[in-house]
Amino acid sequence: MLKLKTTEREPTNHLDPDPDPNQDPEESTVEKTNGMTVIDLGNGSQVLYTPKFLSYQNSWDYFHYLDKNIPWTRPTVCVFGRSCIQPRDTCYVASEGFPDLVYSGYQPHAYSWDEFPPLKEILDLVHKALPGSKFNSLLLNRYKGGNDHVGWHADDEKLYGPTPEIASVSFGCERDFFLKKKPSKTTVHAKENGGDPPSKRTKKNNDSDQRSFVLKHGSLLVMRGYTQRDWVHSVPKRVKAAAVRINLTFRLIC
Ligand SMILES: O=C(O)CCC(=O)C(=O)O
Ligand SMILES: [Fe+2]
Repeated sequence: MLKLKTTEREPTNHLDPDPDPNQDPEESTVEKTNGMTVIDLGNGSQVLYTPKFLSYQNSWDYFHYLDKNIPWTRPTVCVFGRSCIQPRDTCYVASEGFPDLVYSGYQPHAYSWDEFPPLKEILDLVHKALPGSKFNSLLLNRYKGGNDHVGWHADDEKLYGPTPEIASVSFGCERDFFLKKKPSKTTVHAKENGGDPPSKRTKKNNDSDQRSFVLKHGSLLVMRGYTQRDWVHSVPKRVKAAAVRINLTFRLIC
């Protein structure tokens, strides 16, 4: 999963939580219903964001439960052929009988949902918010401070199928979440290539190829469609983010 790269620059297209109603609808890719903002990234990729998915107090109750009761580990993973300690704590929960998750050469132990009843409660609430969804696995992350992060990657493991829906619930310290379009390769034909054989050219990204969110305590962010095929995401280091953040990403193993 984790193809770590350093950030070249920060995405500038920060999501306005209250888009300007006078904005030209032709240009708008943002729609709002029931506190949920739907952002159309184009080409069949979508992001949904609900800042107040869970109440403030319930979110703190979940935070304290998870911080204390989840068997967090900080595994050694392999990135670009090099072993390193994953820069955040993690844990994995999955229903029985599905293929094992393996990312960056690491296979987490799959805990059972029954061991953590509050996770089942949150799962039910996510299912209610996203009619038709049926998640059966969960990757948990704990960022203990601003140095903890996740680098650019896509959750495009085969076990999630071609168009994975990933629902991410955040607790505690607010952190930036960036999305960046993968560079698309365009074929340069022989004529345009000075008569040389056709070659591949990487198209330069522009501002519409980047999005950023501040993931609030108790928020829900959903990536769906072709977001994992066409985009990468990250939670970068933030020196000033001293407090702990816990994030749950619900996924469906097909
Ligand atoms: O912490 C987050 O918001 C994102 C985590 C993530 O991208 C992942 O676990 O794959
Ligand atoms: Fe991810």
